[in-house]
Amino acid sequence: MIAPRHYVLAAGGTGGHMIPAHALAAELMRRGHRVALVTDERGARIPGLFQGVQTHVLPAGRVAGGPVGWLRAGRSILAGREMARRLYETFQPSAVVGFGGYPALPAMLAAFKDRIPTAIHEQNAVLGRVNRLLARKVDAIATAYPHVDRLKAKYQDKVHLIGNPVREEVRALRDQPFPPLTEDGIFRVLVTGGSQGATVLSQVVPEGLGLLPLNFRRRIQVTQQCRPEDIEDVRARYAALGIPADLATYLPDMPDRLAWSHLVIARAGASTIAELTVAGRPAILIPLPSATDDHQTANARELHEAGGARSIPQPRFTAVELAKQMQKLALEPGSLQNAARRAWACGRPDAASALADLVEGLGEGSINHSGPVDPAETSPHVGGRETVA
Ligand SMILES: CC(=O)N[C@H]1[C@@H](OP(=O)(O)OP(=O)(O)OC[C@H]2O[C@@H](n3ccc(=O)[nH]c3=O)[C@H](O)[C@@H]2O)O[C@H](CO)[C@@H](O)[C@@H]1O
Repeated sequence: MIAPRHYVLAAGGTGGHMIPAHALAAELMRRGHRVALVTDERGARIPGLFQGVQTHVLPAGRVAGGPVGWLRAGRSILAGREMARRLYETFQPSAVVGFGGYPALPAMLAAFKDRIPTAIHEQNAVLGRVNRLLARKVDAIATAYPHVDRLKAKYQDKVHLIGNPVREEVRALRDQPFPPLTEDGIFRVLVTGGSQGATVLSQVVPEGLGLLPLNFRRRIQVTQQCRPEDIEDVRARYAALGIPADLATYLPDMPDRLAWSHLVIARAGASTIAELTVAGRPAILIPLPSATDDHQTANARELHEAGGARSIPQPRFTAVELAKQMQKLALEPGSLQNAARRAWACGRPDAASALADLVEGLGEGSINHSGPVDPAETSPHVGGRETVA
């Protein structure tokens, strides 16, 4: 237990950056520390995060669009850096932690300038652009995967394998048994395209479920997150098939939806994968093909190879393929539960606490290291508490 301190977390943009930062904030505050969040307009709008945390919205600026765009972005990053420095003067942080993305950049540059200890957290299996810029100067690099592409070997000494912090409500699912599944019972499918939604899931999933044999299709219930422009079309398609579907553009109660589901069909964003593995839910993953450096394919690899998910490249993700994969998983006895167990074994449920240890260590001038979960730890899925189809 160390004396209460102040920490700044810098994250913005999508849920993929904000949710791990939120989980770290909650853990640091649980330990008695004060936390301030530095974010952008988009990050500040994500519902249900960072209650009780002082939040500062800074200009960040994306470095793109040729010389004029770079100049504009540079000006905005410098303005953001000066605002962050003024915050540090009054808040006196012991360390600043960046979660990647341009919104984190001004806060990290300000910390370098003021010689405040720093760490970055990389959620993906490929080091992101902004984290690549910062890697040389930070004191610690927290990673979520044993191998991270584009992370130079010369930084290995300051790399700590932590995992992706998940919300406490997701962590609580770790000790719960897989939802009962019987041959003629309800089969619950959760469909999510990450924090932005994914049109390809709206196009392919209803059509794929429509190809399932009637006796299986009758058992299916769906929760699907859709992009706003797709939601009414998806609603009509499920209604025509007679499949009960609960649709939303954003599910603020994702942990409950995850607890409820037997199978998840999703993009391969880092937090989605962390949540699937902490909770132990089998999945069909369709990595976003346009993700920088194809990082979603890299994110999905470990879970796919472990047998906890099937990762399907988007060009091969057709209604016929989905129906085939779903029947394999759901109708071959034990297949779904086996995948659930394998997904669970990939989980790193203590990532928030390991990252908090690391950050406290920075503030104290000593760095702790917590590795991944011990694979020998017993899964509730292994303990025979589930009802098998
Ligand atoms: C389009 C894009 O660039 N995506 C990137 C973005 O993640 P992006 O935010 O798209 O996706 P992630 O899977 O990492 O995170 C989504 C988070 O939002 C939550 N959620 C999602 C939908 C919903 O309705 N309710 C809800 O609570 C999920 O439970 C999860 O915690 O940053 C991640 C981390 O750098 C990357 O891995 C992703 O590739």
